[in-house]
Amino acid sequence: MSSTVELTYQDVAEHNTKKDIYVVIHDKIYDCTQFVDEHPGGEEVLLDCAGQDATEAFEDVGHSDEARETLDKIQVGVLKRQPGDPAPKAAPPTSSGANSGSSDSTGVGIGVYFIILIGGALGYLGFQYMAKQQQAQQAGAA
Ligand code: HEM
Repeated sequence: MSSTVELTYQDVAEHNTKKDIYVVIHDKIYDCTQFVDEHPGGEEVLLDCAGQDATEAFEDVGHSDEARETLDKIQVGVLKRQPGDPAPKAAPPTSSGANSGSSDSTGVGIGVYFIILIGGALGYLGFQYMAKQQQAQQAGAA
């Protein structure tokens, strides 16, 4: 069912409670109210995106064709984009572990660099220490 009802982002934003959830995915508007309790990914993630653009969140999970078919059934309209509308919201971290690790935030990236840097520095100091020990041993043997 494809609908031509046009709603603005402001209209969608009003549907942001568990009893009344709209989300935007690829500029189409979906009414998830009936579906929220059945969502295999849990209601929490849908509530996080309620009244917002969930395109990125939806795609990040890598939903199946079956999930996309469900979308067709619950579409209520299309988004009339206006300048200044917020960008799609990224997927919130999920405890289910679905797709975990593939969408690291920059914070995690910097953390990893930091650990590598510390590791390198410790390795270098260790190497220097060993070299000094060896020198001392050789000097003692001579
Ligand atoms: C209204 C749109 C949505 C529909 C119709 C939908 C449908 C589904 C379906 C059918 C599944 C089962 C696996 C599959 O077939 O891919 C699923 C899983 C999942 N969904 Fe959605 N979903 C929607 C939106 C979202 C959003 C916005 C998120 C936000 C992150 C999300 C997160 C998840 C997660 C994390 C799983 C995996 C659950 C697991 O395997 O433990 N979904 N969804």
